[in-house]
Amino acid sequence: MAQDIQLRLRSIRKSFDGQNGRIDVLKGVDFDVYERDFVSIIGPSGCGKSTVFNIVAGLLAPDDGDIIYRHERVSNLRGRVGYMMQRDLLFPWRTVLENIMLGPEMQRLPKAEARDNAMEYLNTFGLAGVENAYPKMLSGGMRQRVALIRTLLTDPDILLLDEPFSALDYQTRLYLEGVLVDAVETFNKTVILVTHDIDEAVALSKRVVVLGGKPSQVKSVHQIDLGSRSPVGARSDPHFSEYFHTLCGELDIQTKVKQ
Ligand SMILES: Nc1ncnc2c1ncn2[C@@H]1O[C@H](COP(=O)(O)OP(=O)(O)OP(=O)(O)O)[C@@H](O)[C@H]1O
Repeated sequence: MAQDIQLRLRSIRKSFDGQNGRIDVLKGVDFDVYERDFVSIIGPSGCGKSTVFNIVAGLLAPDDGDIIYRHERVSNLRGRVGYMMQRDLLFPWRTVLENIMLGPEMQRLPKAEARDNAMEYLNTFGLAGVENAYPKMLSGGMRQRVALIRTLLTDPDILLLDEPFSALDYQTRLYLEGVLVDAVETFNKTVILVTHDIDEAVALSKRVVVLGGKPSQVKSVHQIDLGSRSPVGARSDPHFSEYFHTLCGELDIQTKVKQ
């Protein structure tokens, strides 16, 4: 069955002023995102992954190129995306619930309904009882769950996740990957994830976009077909390591130890 394309990036270019003149970062980036897709973007450090996100979210304007959303040309997806970054960016002076309610407050959503939704999310994400705690009282994994709830509560069409778990220990990361996949499947969300972690990209994604070159372009797009959508189950799939090695090869990472 043909999949519906939700977002189309076409020939996106971006350069910045550097110390020694203009630096071209994106040279014409093209890729598609399907409805309810889970796409990871990987590539070398500094290749422009976050720049792509900032352009999609409307924090930066591209120098050239088209953003097409559900068949309509738009300048960005402001108001349609939820953006979550590596740092949880919770306000220390606000309680967990007050932090989560920030999005609905800004969108002027009905307060009682938003509060009920927030409490339900806290329950689902194993955070019942911490609504009145302050961020400094929580572990890193709990804070990222709060940040994820805050992102989901505004009901964005697309979640942009920029290395959301990279500061966490492996066990917490595995747990939160599962929470994320469950949440996006339950709420039918589309996810675009930037990660440095190839293992995470293979375990979570339906497709992986590899950026490369200087300035960057899309080097390849890989469809990931593993038997399980659970991040732990996916890692146990016999084909997992094939995808892992292919993507390492794309990034010129040597995976064989010389004899
Ligand atoms: N606002 C800006 N002004 C000037 N240069 C910028 C700006 N934003 C990004 N850059 C430069 O653009 C390049 C790409 O940055 P970007 O953060 O998008 O890369 P990245 O692939 O996300 O990097 P990393 O993997 O290290 O997080 C870098 O050289 C960066 O210094």
